[in-house]
Amino acid sequence: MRMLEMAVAIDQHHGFKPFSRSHKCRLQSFTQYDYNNILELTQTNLAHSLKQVAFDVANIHRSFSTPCLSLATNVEDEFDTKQRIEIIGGRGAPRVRALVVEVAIALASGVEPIPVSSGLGGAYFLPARNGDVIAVVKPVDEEPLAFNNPKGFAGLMLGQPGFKRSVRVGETGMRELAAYLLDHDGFAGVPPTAFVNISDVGFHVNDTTANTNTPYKIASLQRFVQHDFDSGELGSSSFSVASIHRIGIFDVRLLNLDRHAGNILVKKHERQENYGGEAAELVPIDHGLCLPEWLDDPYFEWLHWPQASVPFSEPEIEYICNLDPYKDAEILRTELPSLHESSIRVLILCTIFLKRAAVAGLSLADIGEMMTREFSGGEENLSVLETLSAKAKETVKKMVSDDDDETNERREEAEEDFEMFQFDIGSEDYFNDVVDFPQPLKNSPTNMSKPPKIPRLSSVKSMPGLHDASLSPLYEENDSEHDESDKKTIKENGCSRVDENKSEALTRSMSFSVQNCNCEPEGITFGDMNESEWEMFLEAFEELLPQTFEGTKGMGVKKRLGSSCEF
Ligand SMILES: Nc1ncnc2c1ncn2[C@@H]1O[C@H](COP(=O)(O)OP(=O)(O)OP(=O)(O)O)[C@@H](O)[C@H]1O
Repeated sequence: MRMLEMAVAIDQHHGFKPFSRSHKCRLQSFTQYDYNNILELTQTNLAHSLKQVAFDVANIHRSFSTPCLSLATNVEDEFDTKQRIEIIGGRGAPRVRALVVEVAIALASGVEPIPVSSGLGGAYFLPARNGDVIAVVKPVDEEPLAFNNPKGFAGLMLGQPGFKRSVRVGETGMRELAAYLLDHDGFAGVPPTAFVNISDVGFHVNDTTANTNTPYKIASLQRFVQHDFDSGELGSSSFSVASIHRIGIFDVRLLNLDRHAGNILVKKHERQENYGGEAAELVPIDHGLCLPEWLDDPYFEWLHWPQASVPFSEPEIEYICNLDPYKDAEILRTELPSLHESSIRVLILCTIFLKRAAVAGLSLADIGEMMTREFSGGEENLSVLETLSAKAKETVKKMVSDDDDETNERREEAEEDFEMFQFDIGSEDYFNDVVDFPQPLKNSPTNMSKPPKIPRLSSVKSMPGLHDASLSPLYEENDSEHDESDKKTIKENGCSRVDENKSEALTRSMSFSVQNCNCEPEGITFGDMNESEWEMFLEAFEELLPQTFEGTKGMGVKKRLGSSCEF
């Protein structure tokens, strides 16, 4: 009832005539309400009736800036003040706060999570007080293979190679957030997602006596989307070209390894203009297996759908052209400091590949085909993208070794010159001679640091917020700020710290151990190149593209469609 009062007060403030028809509609959708309005109201002191609301708004406001969302209320008897939810990642992303406030209220009112039976990982629907499901929570320690997985796929510690070896156990949750952060302007329609620390309100633990158990869990939190089907339950002919292209473009950028039919929810719409058939809105979910640490084999369900072979529209080309992989990389480095640089480089490469391919006139199907490995004669062959990347890496290797040879030659010459110089120093001609000392080469490859290894995790500290040191010289500079024990951990792990403040919450909360893990890449990786080599690699890669695209145009269509194409 107090929620209703609050809604009425807010809506009056926004000019709704209380309990008019339009206002009733408004109230029905109150759960969708942008709770920022509540904060606004508090500040303008309009909230006479809000004094009675079911939680302390001021406290929530304070909590956002801390950013812990405390649920202290004025009515302790009605609400459980112990339940907490803390945003670890995605605080500034659109509609995330509103989602978290709703969940906080739900937790405080004592709702229990409902385990989701489908999927391999532990996932829970969180209902609001009125029973409507508002969010999906996926704790990282319940991911497939993680130690608290409730579906019989447990056994590994966080940080070990996961179900897909290029994504470590415990690291799918942060990728759910990465996907949301990269879905600019809601282009693909990824539901609002956050990375949170949430009270354990009945989530699963396999061994209740284990010292890895905590009263809270790190989890991804996603807005629940009402839907009628998943795309596997409906023929793809019901889907518009644009809706499939939007998801496809997104999957290509993030190299999604897991776009199966169940991960596309379908909201049925009434018949719409511009579409031949029954239109349906597609909502992509489950992005835990995006952004692998190396070029792994993606799975694109849409690759088999005829719409993927329709050329991109002008607005789609424009969207693709406006993508900026370096800005995207910065977003991830800032918001998710624990995401490995090798994964960020996968994003950069795939985005460049998409941009260049789209401009060259390739279709989504062509592009997806080139990224996917092919099975023939019982063998798995490298994808076109992998082959290109391998070639470009070879080029870099050759350039570096040529430069090394040149530098060695010059060094030898210098040594000889120096000997001559020492020899000549006593001679008569000494002061008349101009001695030509070899100068160090500018940007000489020998000045580059040794190619880094993929980061190895050996302690809980290494997981959140620690990166591969040699990939990020910038981060190394911060090391002086940290205490000796931190340095020791960093040194032992071959990692350096990115941003302690950003990752502190996560670090603090992860009291279970992260397994020492040697994740040797099983594919083309980009984490083994230093900055200069990476730049050289991208140049070499881009140079290879035009020729490759020439022979590829329409390949996707021919392979999959044969002659007919109906949708
Ligand atoms: N945002 C959402 N809105 C509505 N339903 C959702 C949402 N996210 C997940 N679900 C439901 O929960 C189920 C399990 O979620 P999800 O597929 O993300 O879990 P998973 O364990 O990672 O699955 P998988 O084994 O397929 O990778 C989905 O099949 C879907 O029915």
